Amino acid sequence: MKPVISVCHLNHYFGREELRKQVLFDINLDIYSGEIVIMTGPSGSGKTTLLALVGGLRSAQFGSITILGNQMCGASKQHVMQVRRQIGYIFQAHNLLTFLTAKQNVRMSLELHDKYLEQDMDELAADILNAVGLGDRIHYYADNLSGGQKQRVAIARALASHPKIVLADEPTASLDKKSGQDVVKIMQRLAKEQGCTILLVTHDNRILNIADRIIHMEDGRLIKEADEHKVLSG
Ligand SMILES: Nc1ncnc2c1ncn2[C@@H]1O[C@H](COP(=O)(O)OP(=O)(O)OP(=O)(O)O)[C@@H](O)[C@H]1O
Repeated sequence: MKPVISVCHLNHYFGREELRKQVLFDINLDIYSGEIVIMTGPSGSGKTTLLALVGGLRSAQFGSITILGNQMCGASKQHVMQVRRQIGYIFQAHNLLTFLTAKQNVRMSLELHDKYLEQDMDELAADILNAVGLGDRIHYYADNLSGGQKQRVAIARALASHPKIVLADEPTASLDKKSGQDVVKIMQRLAKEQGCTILLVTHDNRILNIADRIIHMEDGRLIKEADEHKVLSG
C-alpha cells in the first residue's frame, strides 16, 4: 500500500544569510490511508512548520513531500491548489467568517468543489452540522457560538467535502476537557466513516488516546515513532 503522505529527507530553513536558521532536519515520515497520527513535541520544535509544508501552505525547499501521489517540492501554484482542495484544515484559530452563519461557513467549503455545485449544498451543510451535534445551531452566526461549538463548525467545514486528508493544529487548545474530547471524538468518528487520514498536532495529553500512532518532534527532528496502538491511552 502506498502512503497517502510521504515525507523524505525534508529539511527546512527560515531566514536568509547570517539569519538563516534550520528548523527541520532530515524528516522522514510515511502516513497511510485511514491512519490517525498525532504529533507532539515542545514549543518551537517545528510541528506547525511541518504541518504547513505537508498541507502545501508553505513551499518545501529541500527534500521530498508526496501528498496523494503529488510531489509538492517544486510544484506549480496551480498544482498545489489542486492538492489543497483534497485536504481539510482545522486550526486553532478556527478562521470562521463571523458575518456568516454556521451553515454558510460550511457551505463555502463545498462551493470550492465542482461536484457539489449541482447538489443541494444547504442540505449537505445542514447534514454535516447535524453530524457534529450542531443541528440546532445551523443558523447561528459564528460570533454567537461558544469556543467548542465554533471548533465543531470548523470540523464540519473541514470534513464536509470528504477530504482524503485532514490536518489539524491544536484543535482543542482553547477548549475545556469535555469540549476537547467531544471535538476529537467527532473528528475520529467522521474520519473513520469517511476513510480519511488525519495528522494532528497537539500539546493536549487528554486526546492522545484517539491516535493510531504518536510521533514526537524535538529540536526539528522526528525522534521516535512509538506507541502504536494506543499504549498511552487512559
Ligand atoms: N515565519 C517564520 N520565520 C522565522 N522563523 C520561524 C517562522 N515560523 C516559525 N519559525 C521558527 O521555527 C521554529 C519552529 O516553529 P514551529 O511554529 O514550527 O514550532 P511548533 O513546534 O509548532 O511550536 P508551538 O508548539 O509553539 O506552536 C521556531 O524556532 C520558530 O521560532
